[in-house]
Amino acid sequence: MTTANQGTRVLVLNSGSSSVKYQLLDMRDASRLAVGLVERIGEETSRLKHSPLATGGATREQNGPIADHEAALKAVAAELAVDGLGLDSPELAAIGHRVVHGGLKFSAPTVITDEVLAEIERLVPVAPLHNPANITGIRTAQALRPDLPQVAVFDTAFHTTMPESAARYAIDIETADAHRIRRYGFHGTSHAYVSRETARLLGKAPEDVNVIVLHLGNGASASAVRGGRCVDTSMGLTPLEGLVMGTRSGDIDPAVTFHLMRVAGMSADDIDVLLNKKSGLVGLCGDNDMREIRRRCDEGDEKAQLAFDIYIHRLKKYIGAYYAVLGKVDAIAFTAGVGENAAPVREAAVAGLEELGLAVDGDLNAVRSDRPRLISPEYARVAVAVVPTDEELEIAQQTYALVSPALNS
Ligand SMILES: Nc1ncnc2c1ncn2[C@@H]1O[C@H](COP(=O)(O)OP(=O)(O)O)[C@@H](O)[C@H]1O
Ligand SMILES: CC(=O)OP(=O)(O)O
Ligand SMILES: [Mg+2]
Repeated sequence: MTTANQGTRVLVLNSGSSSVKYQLLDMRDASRLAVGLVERIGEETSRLKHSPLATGGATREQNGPIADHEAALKAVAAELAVDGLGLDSPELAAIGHRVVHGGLKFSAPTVITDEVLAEIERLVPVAPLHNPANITGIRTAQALRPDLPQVAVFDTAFHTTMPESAARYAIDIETADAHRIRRYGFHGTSHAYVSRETARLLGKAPEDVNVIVLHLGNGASASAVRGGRCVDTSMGLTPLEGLVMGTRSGDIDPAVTFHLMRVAGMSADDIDVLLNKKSGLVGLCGDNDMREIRRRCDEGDEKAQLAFDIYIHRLKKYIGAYYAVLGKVDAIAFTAGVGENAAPVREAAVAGLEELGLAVDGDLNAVRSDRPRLISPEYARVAVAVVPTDEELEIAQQTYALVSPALNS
């Protein structure tokens, strides 16, 4: 069993399907001592980018193949050690892990035991791109520091407040219950953080505002947050439902799957790969990076323009749907890689919605910044905001709150 120590640092690991984002934080003032990213794990062109903020040293880059998540984590540990911030440090209080699927069991951050790990493993079939990477991250970190508390912070946790009317699919209720089929939702750490930060930007308490959060990264999801609690979100049993994403289809008629089985002879696994990895923006136009898609659109590329239009159409439908779910909306917040950086996406998503009190100011929308900011004109009834997400900070805070003896005495 792990024991809490006197350390004040938390290492956060956000392991994705082909990347690991990480931060080492000092929780006394939530300052970042080191941040980094390993990309394209499993490919020839892997890259590790490490910034030792504590020493003020330059960002270091390693290029070359990193075979798997275990190798990635060991490379991260070695980089941290270069600056005297290694995993052997007595200052380290815990390691916090993003875990994508927590199923029904986990609605709060949880110290990882063998039983917890077994449950995360049981959920692999409903988060096939994510939970395996999270498990490797946990196992590797446990091997490096067996004495340290490892904490899981679940993407699904923030969505456990959804009412049954939003969380259930309209399918045979006994079949659904027998197989725990329901809408869980994901990116919850980001939706929680961004909805709170949006309230702060408006100068209000989270309990007093209704926010639609649009988390637009490679994976993308929308949520409707009433008074700080999630009441609906666009991802479902798995992170496949909802918005058009980089490589995932989002919403489709479920009959498409059995139609493909019958007429195209595809297996369940073939269709899983099709919808999760070969659909969305990449399936429509060959690119999943919004920067490249916008560049092609500006050159008059019709395929890229169609992909962009389908992406925006779906986004607009969810804005309308969550407007209706909430009844009254105080703010719409754009976040994650696309939401924070792609001004044309924000402009197009809100275009034509003036009757709903929604508008974007062209000059404000063009501003580039890593600070939360309003992009709506003063006259607009609903605030439109860009609010950078910080899943790592949120995970660090939840992890430290659980393990810190000072906070728990
Ligand atoms: N300057 C930019 N303009 C448009 N899109 C961008 C820009 N920078 C990043 N992105 C988009 O952000 C995506 C990655 O977002 P991110 O939130 O980091 O995703 P994830 O956490 O799912 O890997 C990229 O695929 C790219 O489409
Ligand atoms: C749940 C999910 O889709 O995560 P990501 O955006 O990191 O792929
Ligand atoms: Mg992400």
